[in-house]
Amino acid sequence: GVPVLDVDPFSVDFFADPYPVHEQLREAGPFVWLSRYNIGAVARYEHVRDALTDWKTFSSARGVGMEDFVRHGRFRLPSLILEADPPQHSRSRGVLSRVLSPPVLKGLRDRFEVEAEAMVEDVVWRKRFDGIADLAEVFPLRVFPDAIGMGREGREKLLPHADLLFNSFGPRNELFQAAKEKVSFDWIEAQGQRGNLAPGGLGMMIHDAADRGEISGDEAPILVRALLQAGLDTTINALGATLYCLARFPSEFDRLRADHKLAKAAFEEAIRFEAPVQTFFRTATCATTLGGTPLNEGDKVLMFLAAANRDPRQWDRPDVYDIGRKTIGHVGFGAGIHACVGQLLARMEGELVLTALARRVKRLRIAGTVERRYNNTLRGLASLPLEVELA
Ligand code: HEM
Ligand SMILES: O=C(O)c1ccc(C2CC2)cc1
Repeated sequence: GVPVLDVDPFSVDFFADPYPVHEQLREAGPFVWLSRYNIGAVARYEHVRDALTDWKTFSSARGVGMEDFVRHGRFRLPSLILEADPPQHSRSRGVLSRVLSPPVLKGLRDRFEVEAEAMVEDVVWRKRFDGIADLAEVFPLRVFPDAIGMGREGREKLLPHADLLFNSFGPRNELFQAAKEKVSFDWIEAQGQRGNLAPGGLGMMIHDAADRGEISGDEAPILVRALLQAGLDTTINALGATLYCLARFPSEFDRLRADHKLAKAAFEEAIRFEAPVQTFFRTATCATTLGGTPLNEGDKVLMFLAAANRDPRQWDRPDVYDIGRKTIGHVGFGAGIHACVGQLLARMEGELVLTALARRVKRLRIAGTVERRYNNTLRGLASLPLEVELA
């Protein structure tokens, strides 16, 4: 029969150290049933990829969180890209992949580079600083809302909103309830209106696509919301994860110092190793099998991206942070038709911050208590006290 586990993959205890449970899930079988939430789960690389790439059988349109949009009332407007299947997904994806394409990013690169160098300059002379509050959170907040063309007002709401959104993919537990007290979805949806966006920004480019008839006028604000929801807290946690890895694996920081071109690889390997986005769900659209296990239409399947990224069946020395590793195929950005459409922008941010850091810093050391930030979907730190020696 199907292995049944009563683990709780949305508890603070689990988030504090998920790796033993990831191992338990992978070893229990290709497919396990989580009795606590009455959901199926896959943790081995092969079957996570199966669910990610077979979008017809494992749909995103019924929500990529635990909540099934068909069965429950909706607590927010669904995303027109993340929570859509083709053909609707294809139209949204066509617009966003152009908005986040290499030529557009090339136009942002110089400004991002200047900001990355200025920020690193501002912080490293202090010798002691917090890698999250003074670096990982500062850079994306400094460059991303401006790149979108967002108004100046209310930017302090972006992170509490992201906390609510990413908690909302999990169960209605206390993490979700606490986040729900702080913000509502009305504000973020208003930010996507044409009147709140600066000309020339990525947000206005989405409205331009609506003017060209590629999407409808009322879809544009929700696609702007997608960028605002997906594009900030993810890169913050990925930058934080990279600093955390480089501080714990000093040999890898030395490799980066010796060859700054490894900055992108250091960022990518941290996304494999730490997986800022830990999990997502799919919903079975028909009677099917996954990992050799029969599933019914409507069954929710939890995909442990973080466990797949450390599956010894797929990776050698999976628990080692190695910036020379071939990371191709990792699922930290997902895979298949919903694979992260913002990954080029994320990589550019990582590359520029880490290159600036490698230029100015000779040694990086953890100098105090590391504190974890808890969320149902995002893995990241609340505080990373660092001490640096200047180059
Ligand atoms: C290191 C930072 C990031 C990580 C780890 C990350 C991770 C992911 C993952 C795992 C997915 C797949 C979701 C699924 O399969 O259901 C995804 C999709 C997506 N991401 Fe990212 N992301 C990052 C940065 C960004 C940025 C910077 C943007 C936009 C500026 C963005 C926009 C999106 C959007 C719109 C989707 C939905 C794509 C689709 O459904 O076709 N992400 N991301
Ligand atoms: O379309 C959206 O609103 C959206 C929200 C969050 C994400 C996470 C995975 C990065 C992606 C898309």
